[in-house]
This record gives sequence, C-alpha cells and structure tokens, in this order.
Amino acid sequence: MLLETQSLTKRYGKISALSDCSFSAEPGEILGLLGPNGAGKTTLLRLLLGFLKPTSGSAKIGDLDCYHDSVAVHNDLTYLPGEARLSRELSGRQTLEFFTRLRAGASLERSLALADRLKLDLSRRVHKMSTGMRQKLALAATLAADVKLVILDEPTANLDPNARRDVLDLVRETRDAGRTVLFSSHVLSEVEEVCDRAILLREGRLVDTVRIADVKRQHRIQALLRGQLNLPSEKLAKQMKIETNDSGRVTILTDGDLAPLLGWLSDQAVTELQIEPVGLKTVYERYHPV
Ligand SMILES: Nc1ncnc2c1ncn2[C@@H]1O[C@H](COP(=O)(O)OP(=O)(O)OP(=O)(O)O)[C@@H](O)[C@H]1O
Repeated sequence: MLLETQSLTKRYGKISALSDCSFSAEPGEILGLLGPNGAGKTTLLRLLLGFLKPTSGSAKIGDLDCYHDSVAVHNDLTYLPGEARLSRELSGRQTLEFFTRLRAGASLERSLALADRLKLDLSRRVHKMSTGMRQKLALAATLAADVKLVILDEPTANLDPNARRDVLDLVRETRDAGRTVLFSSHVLSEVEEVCDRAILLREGRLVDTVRIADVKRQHRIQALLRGQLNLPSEKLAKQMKIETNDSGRVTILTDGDLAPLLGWLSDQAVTELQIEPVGLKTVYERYHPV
C-alpha cells in the first residue's frame, strides 16, 4: 500500500469538511477522486499534503504520517494544485529550471521533454501565456518529479480536447512507470477513461469506491416485447436484474457476459432493443442525482 487513510476527519467548528474517510491506493494505480463542489476533495488533498492537521484519524504515505512527517512526505510526492501559482515574469523555460532546482534529483531534461509533448512554447513569459498554457507548464513541472505519489487536482481543467488527450496519456505513462496517481476531476468520462478505481465523496463522506473495469462491464439493456418474456436459465438469471412493466418494456441490468444474454433475448418476441454501458455517470448520479 502506498497511500492509506484511516477514519480521516477534518472539522471546522460545526462543519464536517471530511468525516471518517478510509481508503488506500497501491503503487502503479490511478485513483480518481470524485464529488460535487463542497464534497471535501480539496480538504482531503490538503490533509494528504500535510497542510491541514486532521481532527481525528490519520493519513500515511508509505510509513510516513502526512501531517507529522510532512517534510519527509514531500520528498515522496508531487502536487498540481487546482490553480497553480507561477511567477509571472519568468519564461516557461525559467519556470521549469526553477522547479528543477527546488527538488533534489529532479531532471530538467524530463520537464523539457514533457513541455515538448504538451506543445508548449517555453520562450514565452508566464504572464503572456493563456490559462491553458500555464496549466500545461505547471503539469510539465509536476510530472517531471521522480516520486512515488502524484497528486493532480483537476489537471485537465482549462485544456482543449487535444491537450486533454496528451495529459491523459501522460497520466497513464506515470502510472505505467509504477507511480501512484491521485486524480481529482469533475469530468466523469475522463475518470472512467484513465482511472483504475475512483472514490466518491458526498458531504465529506466517502460513499463508494468503484473499480472502473467493473463499471465498464455493466450494461443496461432495454427491450420492447410483443408477448411474454420467457424466463432465462438459472445460470443466466444469476447475472442479471430484470424489471418489466405492463406495456411490455423490459429493463435488464447485467455485469455478465453479453453473448449468452443476447442469445436468450434473440428467442423472444423483441421489437426494439437498446444496449448501453451503465458507466460511471450512472453510479455518480446514484449519490448525486441531477
Ligand atoms: N477553512 C474552512 N473553514 C470552514 N469551512 C471550510 C473551510 N475549508 C473548507 N470548508 C468547508 O468544508 C467543506 C468541503 O470543502 P472542500 O473545499 O474540501 O470541497 P471540494 O470538494 O474541494 O469542493 P470544490 O469542488 O468546490 O473545490 C465545504 O462545506 C466547505 O465550505
């Protein structure tokens, strides 16, 4: 386990920003952090970074306590804040040089290569860069660090679709290099695309942990029947939930293999059929209805 929290709690007077939050992340895993505004994401990240003292509970990175050993913890992690503050007068290249000097063992070559991947003009001064360019610069500085844990707070906010793609590729490569990535985002589709698991926060509580491969396996099948529905075999019935209504509309939820299910349906008097992946959006909306 690289990262582990146990009953992590942060209260501000009567406000519980985070309550009893326990989760873990493995080396080489991308863990998504999801929740609407005010759910406690920033509080959780700030606790992991040791910027806040927990009211109770603990967070550990390796053997180090995030609050009590915060100086040592910072050698093991790199962090992209939601709004990175960069010195306005420096050029892109000078900014990367500055961040390289801050961190022992950091490599300027690596941050230059990352900036190149993100198609960034490093000769431009920060104050003449667009918001998206500054975001890319901060990402190049953050991802260049050779550390165990990478914390990214909404890394793709402000980026155009092509730049988003580049960033998601870099996040995957970071994971493939054996690092752990904590990835906070409001964009469910990209969490689904890049993360291995996601934790969902609601009003400061961790309400669900989702394995993305499981979510992708789940399908909802809607069918309209002319006659009666013939019951499936016992084996097939075990891997689905069927709901029917009086007008012959059938909704089936399954996380099993689709082939036998479609075989069974093909023997029924089906007049309409629609198959869709359940997706992270459906899981998210269970806790945060629109
Ligand atoms: N310093 C503080 N004092 C009092 N309450 C706070 C403080 N910081 C955060 N909170 C409260 O804690 C709760 C969680 O806030 P937090 O910033 O962690 O949410 P978030 O999930 O990051 O939201 P967003 O998506 O808007 O960034 C909110 O109700 C917020 O008002």
